[in-house]
Amino acid sequence: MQRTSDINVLETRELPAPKSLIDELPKSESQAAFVTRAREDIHRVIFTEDKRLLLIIGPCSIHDLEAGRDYARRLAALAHEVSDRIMIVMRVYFEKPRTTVGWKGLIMDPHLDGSNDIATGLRTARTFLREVLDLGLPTATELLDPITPQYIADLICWSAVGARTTESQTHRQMASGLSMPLGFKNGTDGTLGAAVNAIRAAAQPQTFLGVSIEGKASSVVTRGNPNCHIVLRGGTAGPNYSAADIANAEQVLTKADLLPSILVDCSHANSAKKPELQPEVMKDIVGQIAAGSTSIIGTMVESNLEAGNQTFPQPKSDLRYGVSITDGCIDWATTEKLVRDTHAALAVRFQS
Ligand SMILES: O=C[C@H](O)[C@H](O)COP(=O)(O)O
Ligand SMILES: C=C(OP(=O)(O)O)C(=O)O
Repeated sequence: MQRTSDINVLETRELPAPKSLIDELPKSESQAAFVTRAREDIHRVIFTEDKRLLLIIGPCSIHDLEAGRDYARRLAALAHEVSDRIMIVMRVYFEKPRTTVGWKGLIMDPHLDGSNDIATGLRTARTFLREVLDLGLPTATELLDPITPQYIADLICWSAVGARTTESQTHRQMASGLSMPLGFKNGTDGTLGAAVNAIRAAAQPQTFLGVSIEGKASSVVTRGNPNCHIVLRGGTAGPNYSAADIANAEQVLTKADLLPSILVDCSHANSAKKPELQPEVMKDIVGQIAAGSTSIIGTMVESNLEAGNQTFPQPKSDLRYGVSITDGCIDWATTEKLVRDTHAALAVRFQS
């Protein structure tokens, strides 16, 4: 008989069921309590009168656990210092969407050599997330593959659906079943329609094809996730964080019967992918907050131990410590100054 399927599939490698990985690397009671409390705190910042700024900050992607740990330890101390006005959540990004192709993150390729050992990637992700939580730092990630959450979502406090997937029905359905607050980025073209539709779709009950905790193909029935908001990240036409852009976003959200809760990504198209411009974007946003804006609930910054990024692939042994292998970042000294300056500038919001 003529072969009609799997013509382009070379191999199918079975993965451990989510339950077996979770049993192997379980969360402790204190980690579970911490995740629950952090999600509640994030919810309060996004949707209620909690005036603190939600700051999602950290490397564009984690590729070296030692450098990731080093970064997390420094961030935990800084987060503690500014916690009265800023709620810091660490970017712990393990899945990278690509414009065409490229390294897709530590879950997909944990050995950085194209061997794509996903089972090890999932194990590594769980291990690292638990370490970050133990430092008292809430975790943020982008959930890109709809099966990944079954393996790691219990350890995540906030998640994003990225600019390239906000319009995808699969991702909106996934979001409708997730347990944490979630930000939908505006599309890569900079328009807001897809993100607004995504927030509305994710709030509704949905039924979709997924994988059960036992690893069986399943029909997943969700309640709907009411804790979704928009993230402005700029687009092909340029940045979208100016006061006029924020006023426009408020109007679009209100017209769609959504709360005008806006998180601004200082990176990506809002800084023309020049990481060193992020402090300028942050300064503008904090200025808008000081001038009375209540709809800007948070910001996102891509930061690492060292500035910029490095070409990848290249031999692992030649990689520079603490430098991103995906998007460029600001370095640690700039990060500390940015966070402390932001903390000082936010004082006005807490007067009276
Ligand atoms: O934040 C990361 C990148 O902007 C995103 O993954 C796209 O990367 P690429 O355009 O280099 O593929
Ligand atoms: C990929 C990312 O962003 P965006 O979806 O906005 O490009 C990211 O934040 O890592």
